[in-house]
Amino acid sequence: MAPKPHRPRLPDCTGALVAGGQGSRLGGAAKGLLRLGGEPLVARALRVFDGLFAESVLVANDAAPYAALPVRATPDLLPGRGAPGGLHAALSAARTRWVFTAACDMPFLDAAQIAWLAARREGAPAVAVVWRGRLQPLHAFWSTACLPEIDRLLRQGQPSMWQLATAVGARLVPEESWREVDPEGRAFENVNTPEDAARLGLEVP
Ligand SMILES: Nc1nc2c(ncn2[C@@H]2O[C@H](COP(=O)(O)OP(=O)(O)OP(=O)(O)O)[C@@H](O)[C@H]2O)c(=O)[nH]1
Repeated sequence: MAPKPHRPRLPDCTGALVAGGQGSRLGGAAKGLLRLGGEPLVARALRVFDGLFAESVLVANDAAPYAALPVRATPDLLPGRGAPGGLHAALSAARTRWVFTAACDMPFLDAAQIAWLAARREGAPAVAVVWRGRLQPLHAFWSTACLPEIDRLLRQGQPSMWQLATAVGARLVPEESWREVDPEGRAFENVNTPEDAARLGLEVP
């Protein structure tokens, strides 16, 4: 039988799973391998991405823990910069005009919510939600037009995600708008500690 054609909803966009962290608060665990309902978080995220994006990439210097996954892995080009370095690598690796970045430890990524955010990016270089006063840059769309400025800032120092978003002129979606699709901000949940894993019902492999 011929393989099913891949018809993503957002063909101008790459889904990037940022997975190069130390996981130090979880004893050095590869957080993307935590399981929800028996499925590793990265596998779940890639399933969501598959229906949405032209391609998925996994951004990590050490992709060995994720070797079994059918995804293109790419390293940080500027290592040691934390999540901003992951964003930089994702934009550098993308073959599309847009990148959606997600952390590898987000258990509740949702295709309809991501598509809702995508619909708010036109005319902006990037779009991210501000939830409870905090920018959510690892659940955000960034155009590859942002790359030169992000590259410049990362080569100069250690900018935060907030500084990068400000520098490129990201569009900020206020909390009250996001509540239309996600009243409790489930999309932004992520796992940092054993307590988070227990609270979110995750299994540690
Ligand atoms: N590619 C890349 N991803 C990173 C880097 N640092 C953090 N991340 C990812 O960014 C997301 C948020 O990271 P954090 O949870 O703040 O940090 P962490 O290193 O994973 O965990 P801690 O060591 O406990 O702070 C996670 O998906 C990490 O895997 C990095 O230097 N490069």
